[in-house]
Amino acid sequence: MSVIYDRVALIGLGLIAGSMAHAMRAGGLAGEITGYARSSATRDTAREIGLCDRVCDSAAETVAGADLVVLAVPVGAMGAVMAEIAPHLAPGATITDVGSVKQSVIDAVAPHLPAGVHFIPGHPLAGTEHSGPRAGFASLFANRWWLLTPLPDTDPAALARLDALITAMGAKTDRMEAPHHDLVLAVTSHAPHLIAYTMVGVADHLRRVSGEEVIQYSAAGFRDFTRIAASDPTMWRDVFLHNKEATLDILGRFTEELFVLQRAIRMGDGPQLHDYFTRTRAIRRGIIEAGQDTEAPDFGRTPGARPAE
Ligand SMILES: NC(=O)c1ccc[n+]([C@@H]2O[C@H](COP(=O)([O-])OP(=O)(O)OC[C@H]3O[C@@H](n4cnc5c(N)ncnc54)[C@H](O)[C@@H]3O)[C@@H](O)[C@H]2O)c1
Ligand SMILES: O=C(O)C(=O)C[C@]1(C(=O)O)C=C[C@@H](O)C=C1
Repeated sequence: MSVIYDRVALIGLGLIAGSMAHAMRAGGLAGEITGYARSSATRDTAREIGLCDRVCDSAAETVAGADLVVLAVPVGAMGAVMAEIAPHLAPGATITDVGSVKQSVIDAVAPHLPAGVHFIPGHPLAGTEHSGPRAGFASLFANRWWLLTPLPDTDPAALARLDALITAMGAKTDRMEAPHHDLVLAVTSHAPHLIAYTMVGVADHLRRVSGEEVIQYSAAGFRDFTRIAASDPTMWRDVFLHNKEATLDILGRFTEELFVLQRAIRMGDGPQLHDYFTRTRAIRRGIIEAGQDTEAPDFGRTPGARPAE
């Protein structure tokens, strides 16, 4: 592959920026990659592992001369970072972000944009529960969606170039309006994380009264929740504070459905529980058949591989 941007600046050097650095290097997609993180310990680690060509000690130095700047910090920090780098951006540069919430990032970043700079908000639907400069890996984005929420006046050439970089890193792109993105992600990512945090919190409270059994006998379902609930506290605090309405809307619906199931259990309504679980199983199969769970076994894709009903 060939160079798509001569100089890419990464602000924030965690899981997502680190994975971008690895993927861009693996594909020879950037002439030079510069990087900056707020904490000197993170910058030192990034230097030690050679994450970027240059790790700078200021955001201003990092973005100077860059034709692509990636904001890869928690969503609550995007506005302040943008205000800091704005005077140092090269004319014609593209700014993108990778935040898990889109409308609040647009609201925070847009007021600081200098004329002639292109802002194209984005969100890779790929991640792990790990964070920090050592967490990234080149294949994180392979075959995953990367949603772009361009503003109405976005320059088509700048958009096509960013799209080319993202697809060259292995992801599939799609476009959405920011408010719709935030609602979709509230269902598919934000509320599920809150539910996982809550379930593990319940077990933690229980563990305090019933000893170590919760950990010792943790079943696979609970262990899956603990993986999600190990995700970065700063990142997720910011997601919930910045996608408040959509998350609360989905959690309201969740609570209603929970009451329905709670009542079915109390009433001994087996058919209702069975019908409900049959519908949810179909969603899981749809995800696997669409190739969206790469770690899942081959159930449903190869005839005969499906487990017994
Ligand atoms: N982790 C995921 O699964 C995932 C997936 C998709 C998108 N995202 C989004 O990507 C962004 C980065 O997430 P991550 O998982 O890479 O986080 P991370 O915790 O691994 O890294 C965040 C980086 O930002 C730096 N940072 C924090 N505040 C800063 C500031 N004010 N100035 C400069 N640097 C600062 C930290 O030092 C760290 O290097 C977040 O907005 C998150 O919502 C995360
Ligand atoms: O796989 C995980 O650990 C994730 O939680 C990744 C995940 C998600 O799928 O919900 C988390 C937040 C994002 O903004 C995008 C991806």
